Amino acid sequence: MQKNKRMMVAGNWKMNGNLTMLHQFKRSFPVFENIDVVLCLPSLYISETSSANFSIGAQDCSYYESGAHTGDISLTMLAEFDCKYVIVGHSERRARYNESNEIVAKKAKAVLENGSVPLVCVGEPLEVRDNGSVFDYVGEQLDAVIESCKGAMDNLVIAYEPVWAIGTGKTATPEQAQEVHAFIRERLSKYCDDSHSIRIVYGGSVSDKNAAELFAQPDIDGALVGGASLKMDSFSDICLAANERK
Ligand SMILES: O=C(CO)COP(=O)(O)O
Repeated sequence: MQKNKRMMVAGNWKMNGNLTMLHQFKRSFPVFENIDVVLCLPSLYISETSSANFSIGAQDCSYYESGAHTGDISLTMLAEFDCKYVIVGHSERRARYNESNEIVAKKAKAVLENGSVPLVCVGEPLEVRDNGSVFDYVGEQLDAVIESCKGAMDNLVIAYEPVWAIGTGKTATPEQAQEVHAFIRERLSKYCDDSHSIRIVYGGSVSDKNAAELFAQPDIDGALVGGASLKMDSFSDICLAANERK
């Protein structure tokens, strides 16, 4: 099916990078007219960054508006710096900070209510893939988000990031990724009028070598890129592959 929306390529710097790198991206990152390019930065760097050539995203947020939440950052604060995209439910946060499906769903809802765009990460660990229950596992992650965001999902972006593919160099094959993306779209279609307008991006060892074949899949609408987003050349080559996707 013809894709009827702009592809998105988002970089997730995680806890990497420095001001020198950031200034290089700000100075020299090329323009890609046909896609949305986002850099999700460590929060300290968000205030340092504005660029006509890419948008800024955060890697997490609080679902509280303000108050006694030491270390957290609110969506209002992020919006003050024109930070309109927020990753929620990354598997690293789910695993290391015990973020449950319910917490992730609350964050996604808060981001949408704030008029920003949540990049909601879902994806199974290896043992779940090995025991054949990927759809049950991802379906449960998705249902929590659908339940809390029902009726307001237009701005939602889902990132399918199989945990076993993150930072391992072991990308899902285009067919494996497409199968789960199609499942996600089907699930979304029960709760929104046009699931084809919702972007579902793939993450997990995306590189300039494998991006084009992933983007050729009918339900892959872009990428959430970790390691390869730290080098301007590889990240811009991935953006180019999306930009040229018809
Ligand atoms: O976790 C990821 C993006 O959020 C993917 O990381 P890698 O691209 O380094 O595998």
